[in-house]
Amino acid sequence: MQVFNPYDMAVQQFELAADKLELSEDMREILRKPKRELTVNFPVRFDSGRIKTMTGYRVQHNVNRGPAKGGIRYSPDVTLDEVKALAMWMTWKCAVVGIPYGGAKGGVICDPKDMTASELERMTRRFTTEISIVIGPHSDIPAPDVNTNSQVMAWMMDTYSMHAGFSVPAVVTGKPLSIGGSEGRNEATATGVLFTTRRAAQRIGMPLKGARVSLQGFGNAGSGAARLFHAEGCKIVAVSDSAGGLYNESGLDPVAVQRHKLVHGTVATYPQGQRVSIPDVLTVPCDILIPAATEGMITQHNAEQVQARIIAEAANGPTTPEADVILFKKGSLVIPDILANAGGVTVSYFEWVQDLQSLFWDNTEITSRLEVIMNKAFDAVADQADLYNCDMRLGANMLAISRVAEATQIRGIYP
Ligand SMILES: NC(=O)C1=CN([C@@H]2O[C@H](COP(=O)(O)OP(=O)(O)OC[C@H]3O[C@@H](n4cnc5c(N)ncnc54)[C@H](OP(=O)(O)O)[C@@H]3O)[C@@H](O)[C@H]2O)C=CC1
Ligand SMILES: O=C(O)CCC(=O)C(=O)O
Repeated sequence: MQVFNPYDMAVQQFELAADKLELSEDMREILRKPKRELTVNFPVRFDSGRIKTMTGYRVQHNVNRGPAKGGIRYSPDVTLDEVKALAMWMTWKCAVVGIPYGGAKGGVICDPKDMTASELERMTRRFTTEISIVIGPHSDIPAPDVNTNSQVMAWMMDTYSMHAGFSVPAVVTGKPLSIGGSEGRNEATATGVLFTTRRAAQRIGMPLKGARVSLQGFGNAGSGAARLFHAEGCKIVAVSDSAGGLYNESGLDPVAVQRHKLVHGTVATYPQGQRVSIPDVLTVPCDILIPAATEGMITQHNAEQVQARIIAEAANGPTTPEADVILFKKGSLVIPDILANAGGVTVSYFEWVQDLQSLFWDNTEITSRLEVIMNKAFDAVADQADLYNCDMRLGANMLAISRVAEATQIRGIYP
């Protein structure tokens, strides 16, 4: 069986859009590969007293539209190819919503669930030191991703600042409010998913009130989306995390489910519902499906069984190109990751701007600015897809790649 490789998938998506744009081979040659790939092996002392050498990565895909931007992931499954794919998707994401950044991503191979808080802090501080040769408030600005959060960002900001000799809040985003974080960043990814889904629902004439929603992943993006869609009047019929899934056709209360997860470690054992497998949540009867876990979940093997009319990709890379073809044929509307989950990086951009000017905005200002950007990007992508009679992923990639190519062309290539 072929092993799933996210970078191969990202390149495949890129080539599809490049073909449609009739992009020159020279430009493809530049945009296909990341600009920088840093691998670091660094020692971390565990609480037992033993030292373990950890491996981490920071990849900058493209910086022609601005500094590199993208999250840091902690997981046993992190690979260089995964980080390269995620960095490329960040480039297209920032371009599709029109914020002045290039794309980057980072990760450390580790199992954070098996580490204590002090082990995590030591690992984060040493990793930050190792990648400090490439990150900075004007060069490359990390943020949270899978298994990292505002506390990890605070340690990163503090470590970078210790080396600088003064506080550099703009070196990372997704920080706690008390050290230069932004209102709205915590729920920004989920808010962007809601804004784009509202737009999609209007387009196909589906009322959100009463719509059945199934979610895969119940972390920052997934649990936030569950709460916001529930508040919008949707019925949350299925949820899942890495331990399993839960289905209840009468609807779940996401706040109660979250409380249960805090105590018991998983949503799967919440008593009011029927246990299902993780892949099952993708194919249960629902109107809106929100994949909010990791890559390669909707494939040619299960795409036909997906029942949702709208698939709003909170996760990066949840759908393979083969599955895209099946979903488009079926008439499912996929709001692609680089658009659906771009609320996170957009509010990160607001955080960075606020940090650089040391002047902070309130939540109303953040949310209304975010809504304007997300709606504008959604409409541009939907129009592009209509124009070319293609799915929204191809439309979004075409828009994004043409913007990055234009910036690359106009800056010129050093002879
Ligand atoms: N945080 C952000 O701002 C942004 C995140 N994203 C993307 O959203 C997705 C989720 O990120 P985020 O919510 O931040 O991460 P979190 O670590 O907060 O949550 C991840 C969730 O996915 C679950 N999960 C992990 N692996 C699997 C698996 N193999 N099968 C099923 N469930 C799994 C986790 O389970 P458990 O709870 O058991 O660990 C957890 O519930 C990622 O693709 C990320 O890149 C995109 C844009 C911004
Ligand atoms: O907020 C950011 O800078 C990036 C978040 C992220 O990693 C993502 O959008 O995938």
